[in-house]
Amino acid sequence: MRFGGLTAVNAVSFAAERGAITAIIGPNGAGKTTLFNCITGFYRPSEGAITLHHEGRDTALHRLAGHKIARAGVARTFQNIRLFQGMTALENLLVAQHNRLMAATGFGIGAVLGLSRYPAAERDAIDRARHWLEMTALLDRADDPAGSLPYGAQRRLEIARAMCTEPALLCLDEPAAGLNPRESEALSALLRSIRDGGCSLLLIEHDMSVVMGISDRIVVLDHGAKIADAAPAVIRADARVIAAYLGEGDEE
Ligand SMILES: Nc1ncnc2c1ncn2[C@@H]1O[C@H](COP(=O)(O)OP(=O)(O)OP(=O)(O)O)[C@@H](O)[C@H]1O
Repeated sequence: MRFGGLTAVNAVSFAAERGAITAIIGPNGAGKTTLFNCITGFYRPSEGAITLHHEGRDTALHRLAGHKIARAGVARTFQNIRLFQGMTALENLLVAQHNRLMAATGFGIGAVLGLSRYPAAERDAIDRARHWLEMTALLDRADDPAGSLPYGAQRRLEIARAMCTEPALLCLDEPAAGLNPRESEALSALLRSIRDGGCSLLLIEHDMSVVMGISDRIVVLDHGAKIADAAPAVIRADARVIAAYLGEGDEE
């Protein structure tokens, strides 16, 4: 991915395996968020290919618009919380399912005509939302405005919202940022349970206790290039990775 003369992500190649947690780490400015933006359609890569293998199909994500990437099975959360603050927690999760609900009901025509599919689809959407509220320990806050929830709860709600789209791949941009150690531990447990449910996870995270604790594989970027790609125990002892992080410490 190039921005004018700057190559932000340079020939980075890796696989996020099905049903695994793959972390992307690296010093500030390494290109992590740019990579996410390419995968999720916010940027169109200048060169290269990004392929989603899902339900027996290969989808070329680098050719699709953002909303089509979401429909193909890729969900994401952001570094900054992006919830509808005035809507309740439950409503936020229903909005996330709007497209599916519309499709299930003939884009609203079924609802207007009172066809029986609409209430069933709506019930399913509410059940799915309640399931993810329960998974994220937010069921008792279902009817509270999202904006009134504590910070850590809002972060969990964002994950619940992404999961309501039933993605094949969930991309999380710094989900542990701003969480206290107890909340980070609960987050790790949540992400493990999402993985164990069969969803693949791609994780950008600076909190090394979270990364080392839950990742099946870690990809390390530095100055836009991949410098390592291995299991946590190997990454921890990799001289290039240590040097990249030490270099960052020196600059700061
Ligand atoms: N839209 C853009 N236009 C120009 N340059 C950009 C753009 N987005 C990112 N960059 C540059 O690309 C490089 C990689 O940035 P990126 O935000 O992807 O790094 P990062 O690894 O996510 O960093 P951090 O850990 O600080 O979030 C940086 O040099 C950044 O300035």
